[in-house]
Amino acid sequence: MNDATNGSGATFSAAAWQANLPVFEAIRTMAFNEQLAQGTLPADRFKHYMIQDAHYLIAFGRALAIAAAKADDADGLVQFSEAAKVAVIVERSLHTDFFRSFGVAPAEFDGTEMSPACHHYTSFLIGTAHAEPYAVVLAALLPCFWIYAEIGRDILARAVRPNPYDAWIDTYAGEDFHEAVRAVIATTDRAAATASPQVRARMHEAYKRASQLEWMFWDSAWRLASWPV
Ligand SMILES: Cc1ncc(C[n+]2csc(CCO)c2C)c(N)n1
Repeated sequence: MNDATNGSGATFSAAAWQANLPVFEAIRTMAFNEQLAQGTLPADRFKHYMIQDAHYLIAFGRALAIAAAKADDADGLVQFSEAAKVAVIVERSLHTDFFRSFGVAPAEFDGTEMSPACHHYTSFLIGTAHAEPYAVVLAALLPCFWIYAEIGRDILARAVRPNPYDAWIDTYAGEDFHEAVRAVIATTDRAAATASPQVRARMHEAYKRASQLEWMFWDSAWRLASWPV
């Protein structure tokens, strides 16, 4: 039983993608993403998204660094420490380029705390990264990569150009990003192949929860959500 399927006949990634297709479809058809593709998304909703994403990316980088520390070989250590660095680089480009072009002043970012959805998602990722075995940590991190790659491609295919959100679309539809995503899928499948049925079940739970939290993150930006009290 040393294939990538753990004897079940399907890779973890194929099974998880299939099981969570309704969540992906719900994300793909959100008004936020449809209007982003059309270029008609109101700037205040995109600003909310960007500010929360800057918070998210730093926490995501920390979760990746914990995954790197838990890696079961040197390749995983390099892969996830590099990804942690990329998350911070993307956050810095949000700060220097996107914040400037969409008029987010440093004081506005500093004065905006994490929304409930961002807080929930980042707490889930950091908590999972600390508490769970490597394979489950990877399953929790995977939707962030994979959903963005597929949403990026989908938006690119129907985008109206030029579009105020061109730079965002190009980041996630680009081949560099897709190559990194394929590598994360492959590492997650390798970890799943030697995982016990119990750990594999926890991987599916973590993958599902992260996918749902992706939807909630976009929904929160659409609603311009903040803390109710
Ligand atoms: C809510 C939210 N989810 C996923 C991503 C995409 N993403 C963020 S960091 C990273 C990998 C960089 O190492 C990827 C793919 C995002 N930006 N915001």
